[in-house]
Amino acid sequence: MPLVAGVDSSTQSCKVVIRDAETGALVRQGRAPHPDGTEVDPRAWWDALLAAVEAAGGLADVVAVSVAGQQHGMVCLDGSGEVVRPALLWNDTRSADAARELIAEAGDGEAGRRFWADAVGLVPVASFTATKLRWLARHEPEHADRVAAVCLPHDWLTWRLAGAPGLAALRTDRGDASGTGYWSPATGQYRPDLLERAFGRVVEVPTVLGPAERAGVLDPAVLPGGPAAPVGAAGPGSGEILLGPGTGDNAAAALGVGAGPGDVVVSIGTSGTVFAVADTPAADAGGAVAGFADATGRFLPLVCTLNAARVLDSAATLLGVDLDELSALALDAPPGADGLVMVPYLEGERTPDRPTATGSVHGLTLRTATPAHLARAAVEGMLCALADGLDALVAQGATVERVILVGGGARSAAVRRIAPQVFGRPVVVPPPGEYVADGAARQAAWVALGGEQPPTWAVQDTEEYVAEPVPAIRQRYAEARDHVLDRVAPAGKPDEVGAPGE
Ligand SMILES: Nc1ncnc2c1ncn2[C@@H]1O[C@H](COP(=O)(O)OP(=O)(O)O)[C@@H](O)[C@H]1O
Ligand SMILES: O=C(CO)[C@@H](O)[C@H](O)COP(=O)(O)O
Repeated sequence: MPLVAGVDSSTQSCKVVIRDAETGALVRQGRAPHPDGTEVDPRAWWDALLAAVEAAGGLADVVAVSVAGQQHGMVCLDGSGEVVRPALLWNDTRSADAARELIAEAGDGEAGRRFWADAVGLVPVASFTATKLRWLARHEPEHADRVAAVCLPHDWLTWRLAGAPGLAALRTDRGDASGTGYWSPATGQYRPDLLERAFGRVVEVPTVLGPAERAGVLDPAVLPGGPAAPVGAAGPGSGEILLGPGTGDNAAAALGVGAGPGDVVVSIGTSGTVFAVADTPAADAGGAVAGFADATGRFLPLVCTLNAARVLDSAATLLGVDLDELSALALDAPPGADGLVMVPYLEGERTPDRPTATGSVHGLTLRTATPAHLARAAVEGMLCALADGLDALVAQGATVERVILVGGGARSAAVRRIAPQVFGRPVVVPPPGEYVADGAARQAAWVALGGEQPPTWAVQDTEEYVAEPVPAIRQRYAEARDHVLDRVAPAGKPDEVGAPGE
């Protein structure tokens, strides 16, 4: 019974699962929180990873580990491998102007967008790493001058697990490389010209591994307590713990739920994502669909919103209730909340590209000014933004036979029951779980066991939620969604309009 570990280093926390490599049975798990904010010192992720590993009972008996992580975050290293500045995360919008510049430099209007979509499968927005590098070069030249290598959160954590063996040993995978803006999913090659265009020069980037290639071996000295004597058949017969290539968290979720043709996954975490596994790369010049690669050698067209589970957190805070009470309140109000609409741009928005937008509430009347109506409007607004994403995915050729709902927000009964009304189709919900970490574990098992395909793990029982579609919810949301105000600078900080997270 060889065991494998999967890590999910996501925005809000780090989760570790230990599973049986052959059957996928869950053996143990652990988690630890991440700091708040849209720029984070990567060392905090490392500390959380060690804490989560410890909570999961350690790694001494596993044969392989893979790390999945939040996508796009810019981790800059100097020549000696030290972190140059805190990482800018996927939800940090300060590079919105840099994104606009990069598009304009590539051509006027549609031509600039088409250039990027054809070159790397995506149109720059503040989330993508290339725009963050442009921001760094423009705003912090002293930091930019020190950068010798740039990598992503999961690349850096994998490298640390290997003992940080020099910049040339940095490794990544297709899934996460495809979110940088300087790697092409269509060709499988870096675009150093675009890296140079963004940053002003070329720096070291991680080698891109195939789906089940080894990234190295774990250095036991990096774990608490120092070197651990490997137990059992570590790294099949070698006594070593193998490191998988890892991947971005959404590609890992696809692997974790076993998404196949016709499946669209809707993940409600810090981000809201809607994605499908595809055989051909996407190149949407409209920019709604990012043409990522997946973790199996295929592709992962994906729409991402900046506002998902935290919309529910904020609504609960506003109403002074917990998440279960918020859910009960939302289900007390009628579908459509009698016309009350929440446009949930609390962190600005990425899809649509409104980095400085704020949220708004429309349709207040004496009748709709109740906690239940506001709770319902929050759930519906968040789901409407994702329904727009689903439409965008379909417009790019995705077929939808099944919608699978995952992520922390799927733990809300209101979300599960209202989603089919908003999406206009049933949704299936696997049991609450850590599907990103599971996908990473499945990749680790693939690396350890070999083979053309990842091991087949038992399919989880899913629950199906069916409801009569209520098109009026989306019609009303469509009337409201462009009527929002832009962010104002916090008092005394006039330069910070558009900076997130205050
Ligand atoms: N019962 C619940 N109802 C609504 N939201 C929930 C519930 N349980 C957890 N969440 C939310 O899920 C979010 C975390 O989800 P997760 O998928 O782990 O995020 P991430 O991967 O971005 O770190 C938190 O914002 C949390 O409030
Ligand atoms: O930017 C994206 C996808 O393009 C986000 O999905 C991040 O990958 C963060 O994910 P979560 O922490 O919300 O799971």
